[in-house]
Amino acid sequence: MGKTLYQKVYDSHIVFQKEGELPTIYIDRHLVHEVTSPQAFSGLEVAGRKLRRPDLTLATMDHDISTKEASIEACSPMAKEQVTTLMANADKFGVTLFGLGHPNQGIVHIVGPQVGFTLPGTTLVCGDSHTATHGAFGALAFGIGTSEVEHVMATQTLKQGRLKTMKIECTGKLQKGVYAKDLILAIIGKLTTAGGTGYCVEFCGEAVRSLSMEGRMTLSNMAIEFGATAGMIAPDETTFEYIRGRLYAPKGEDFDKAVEYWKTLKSDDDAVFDKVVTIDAASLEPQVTWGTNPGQECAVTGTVPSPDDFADPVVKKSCADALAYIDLKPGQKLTDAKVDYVFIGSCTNGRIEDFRAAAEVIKGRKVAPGVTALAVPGSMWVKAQAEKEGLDKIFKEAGFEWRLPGCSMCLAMNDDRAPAGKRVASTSNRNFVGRQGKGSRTHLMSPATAAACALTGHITDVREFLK
Ligand SMILES: CC(C)[C@H](C(=O)O)[C@@H](O)C(=O)O
Ligand code: SF4
Repeated sequence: MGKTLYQKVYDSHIVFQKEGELPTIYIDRHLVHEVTSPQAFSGLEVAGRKLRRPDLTLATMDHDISTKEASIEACSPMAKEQVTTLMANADKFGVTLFGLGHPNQGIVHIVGPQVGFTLPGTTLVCGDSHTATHGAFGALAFGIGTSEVEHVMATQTLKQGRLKTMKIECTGKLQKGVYAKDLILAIIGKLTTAGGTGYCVEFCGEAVRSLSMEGRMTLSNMAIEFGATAGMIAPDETTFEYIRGRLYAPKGEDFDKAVEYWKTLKSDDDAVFDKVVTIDAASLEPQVTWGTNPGQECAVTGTVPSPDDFADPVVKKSCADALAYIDLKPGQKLTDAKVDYVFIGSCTNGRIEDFRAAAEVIKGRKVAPGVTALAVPGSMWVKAQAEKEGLDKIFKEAGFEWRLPGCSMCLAMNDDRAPAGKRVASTSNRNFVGRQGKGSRTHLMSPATAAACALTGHITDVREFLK
């Protein structure tokens, strides 16, 4: 019997296996940020251990830094401590750090691929749940807890059980105005937030093949939002061309050899998945969340559901609770919901193509009165590239704030927060209660849809602007 892509990568990384114990796998790449690394580094120090492979470890700062000023002084006291601790640890343990102001600094899941640290067929971990992002390259990538971070630092290995496999086949091509973000929201809506628990999913089909690497990363990024541990995509020419020439990517003959190997990284025709799901991507409309988890979503043209639409008492209650928090009424048109804040950024949608897509919508237009709109590039490279293309001017002239890279309003851990009772059109990945600020209300959507919301001041079908 053939193997799935996941099984190929997993099996090739087992270094130790004992009857009755979880296998130990080798970890090729370890990404580090300021929030989940301090205890791990101090654990190493207390135990008198060295960092086993500084050359396979890469650090950046993103979660709680200021997006107004690239300075430690602009951070909150807690952020200041985390940031300075990371600087000291990077120094002590010999880790490359893309710190504040560095041309490669940015959100950890944007930086890894951008510098060619993320490669097909590797195992990649980070103390962060959205590590699944890197699966878009055919890497086995998943988030780990702080004690596991320490384990990887000390041994470059991890105990990791075998996952179940799910194939998510996305048929047809996405229509104009419909993006990878809409596809992944629709997938989560269909599977629910627990539908992927215990699985490594593989996204495939024509809609996935025709996505750029950036779109593929948006898909894999949100695999965790339906409970999957990892979300992989088989590498192809699009992947190889994206990697070619990047800072840490293999060069010359080594690159050609790597590509030969990478070409074998796909599920065999006779591989058997534990579960297969099909999504008709061609018929999808732009999607928006209406509730307080990413699976509570529907087409932007839809209406808010009623708790009575659901038979399961748990789902019924979760719908009622979500509507009470988000202040929407059953049967109300989603496009009637007024928007106070717009956030374009995060590791889901903070890449250059995201800013190009949003700029296409807002070019020559103005943000609606009363709306606060933030454009936060995911990395210094994205920012520089956007500025080279004149996108920053388009955003600023429309009335957006053009910020420095960081996680920003994706999570209320830094100074970028939405006040209680305010509604945010957001390109991030989580719409949990209080996620963007205590009492704030989040609607997840694509960058183009968020841009359209900024212009009208309410939830909007972006296709009206793309005619
Ligand atoms: C702070 C960090 C541990 C957290 C995560 O693991 O996902 C954050 O990135 C998030 O998106 O909520
Ligand atoms: S952008 Fe948001 S989801 Fe991504 S790593 Fe930062 S906080 Fe987590």
